[in-house]
Amino acid sequence: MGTNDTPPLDRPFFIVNPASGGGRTRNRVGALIDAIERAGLEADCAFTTRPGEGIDIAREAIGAGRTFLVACGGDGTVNEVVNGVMAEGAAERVKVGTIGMGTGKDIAKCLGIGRGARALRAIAQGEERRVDIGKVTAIGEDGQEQVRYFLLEASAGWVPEISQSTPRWLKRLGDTAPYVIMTVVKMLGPMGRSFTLRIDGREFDGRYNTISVHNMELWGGDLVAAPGAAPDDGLFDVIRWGDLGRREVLRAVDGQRKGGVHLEMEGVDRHPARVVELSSPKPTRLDLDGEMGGYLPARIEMLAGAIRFAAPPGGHAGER
Ligand SMILES: Nc1ncnc2c1ncn2[C@@H]1O[C@H](COP(=O)(O)OP(=O)(O)OP(=O)(O)O)[C@@H](O)[C@H]1O
Repeated sequence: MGTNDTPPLDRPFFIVNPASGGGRTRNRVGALIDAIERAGLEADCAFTTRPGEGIDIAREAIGAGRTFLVACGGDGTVNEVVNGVMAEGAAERVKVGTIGMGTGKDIAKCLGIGRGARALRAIAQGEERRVDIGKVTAIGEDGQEQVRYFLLEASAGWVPEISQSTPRWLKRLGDTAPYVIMTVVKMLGPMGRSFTLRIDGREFDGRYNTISVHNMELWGGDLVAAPGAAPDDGLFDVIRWGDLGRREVLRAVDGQRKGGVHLEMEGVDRHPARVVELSSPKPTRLDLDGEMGGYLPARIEMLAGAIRFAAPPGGHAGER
């Protein structure tokens, strides 16, 4: 559909994070605008200037009547735009899209729009798919209860602390290398902690390396955390890494690089879930879509089909 046929408020509004991709997006803005215009769309863009601003820009755009918001960045940028949509209570009237320009861009890959040209086709041709999201009630930086949403994963423990402690400058090394380097650094510290875990009301308290709740199969830039996890089946995949030793943790990390064979290891398992409650006696950070998502305790609820996404129905990570 050409721009002339489209009512202005239904046109895609591109929210661009120049800091994504380890700052490389800043130099790709010209190419992005060219690609948008070649796809027959108007390059109607806003640029984030600080972390979290994607939420505010999305909310303002919705307030101004916009109904199609496209996150141009990585998973954190998509997460912010979706949080803006949910904060406005606008999930039914606003569609979300993404052009993946981040380091990992796992959300785009899991929806079969990892390539920019494929993503633009989904946007220009009005493709739409209902996608599940997770609603998280946890503790914010200010110590108060906060509600946030995620598309990819919510997690706590050793593995998410790798991405949380990866400095921005290191991300410039590529999509996977920074996380491999940080894995080695994290091996020097403690590997497990106690968690109180309830999966749909069933108790699984114990000592774990990592608990992760997945809505899609990838995380950490191409690592297959939950093979086959579908973004629209109304279920999470909870992956438990038990209190593994250093060698087993390395094997499990490597198993994710080999398509998800870590799930065959003793001490690693998966459970389907709709509601997950997680806490720890130690102060523990929560990761949401690769970003800091507050602190435990957390209640994580499935919102089936809550978001309208510009993506081909049935698209999956195998197409990346
Ligand atoms: N202008 C900005 N300057 C610095 N940080 C920003 C700016 N705009 C947004 N951010 C922050 O950049 C962070 C990273 O964004 P994003 O996740 O989209 O990119 P990425 O880390 O390269 O990709 P991925 O998560 O897919 O690996 C987010 O926490 C976001 O809040």
